[in-house]
Amino acid sequence: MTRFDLRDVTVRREGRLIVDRVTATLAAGRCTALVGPSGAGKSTLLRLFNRLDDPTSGSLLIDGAALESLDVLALRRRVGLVGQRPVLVAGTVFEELRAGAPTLERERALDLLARVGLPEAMLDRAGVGLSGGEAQRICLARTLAVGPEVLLLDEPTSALDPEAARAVEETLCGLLRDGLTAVLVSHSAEQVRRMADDVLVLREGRLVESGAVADVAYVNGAGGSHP
Ligand SMILES: Nc1ncnc2c1ncn2[C@@H]1O[C@H](COP(=O)(O)OP(=O)(O)OP(=O)(O)O)[C@@H](O)[C@H]1O
Repeated sequence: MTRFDLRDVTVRREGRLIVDRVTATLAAGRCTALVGPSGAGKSTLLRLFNRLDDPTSGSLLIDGAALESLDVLALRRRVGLVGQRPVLVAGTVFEELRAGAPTLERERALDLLARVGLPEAMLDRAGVGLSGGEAQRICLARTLAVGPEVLLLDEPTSALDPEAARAVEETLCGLLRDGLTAVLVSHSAEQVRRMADDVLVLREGRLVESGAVADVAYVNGAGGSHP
């Protein structure tokens, strides 16, 4: 179980304030969605959680420890990222799964495929030629192979066609039900309502609303969508 505390987190880039003194707690074992209009600072904030970037001022803590006090590679094993578009780096699916976990055994690789809803026979296939949905599942399995406590999900289904998006989302929901802590950036209010427990609403870098998903107006507006 892994909780994050954000204290006055501020990011400036090229003189512009992108994230403005955000203070929040992300509870262990829950999925917290970061939502808000385009340019609000969601992706910038997400990248701080495994130190792909560092804040200009303020701090993030994981289970009470300041992120910058931890070994960055150890942190990234605890906090895995799944991006918008699947990026495959190796030859076969098995090699792909071993990319971040070189000692991964076949048996465990097969378990991971099952966990992301892919058939065993896929293990020896080439990564080239996989569908977008399959490739995104492989990326998810590759992240899970490292054994993370937290998943950072940056619009994990937005590059997929609706059917694949729905299927990948189902897989993610299953992982979340198993108690993995997650931070989700999503533009879809419907997806946030299906996946998230808690919501942080950003606007121009500031935290303007937060709470349990059912209580946050931004994701429960008329029509079910937000800009
Ligand atoms: N390295 C950078 N240098 C300058 N400006 C940046 C940098 N990174 C991000 N920005 C700006 O910060 C703002 C917030 O970007 P960010 O990608 O975090 O927003 P977002 O809420 O995730 O947006 P979207 O929903 O469109 O993905 C944008 O105006 C962006 O142009």
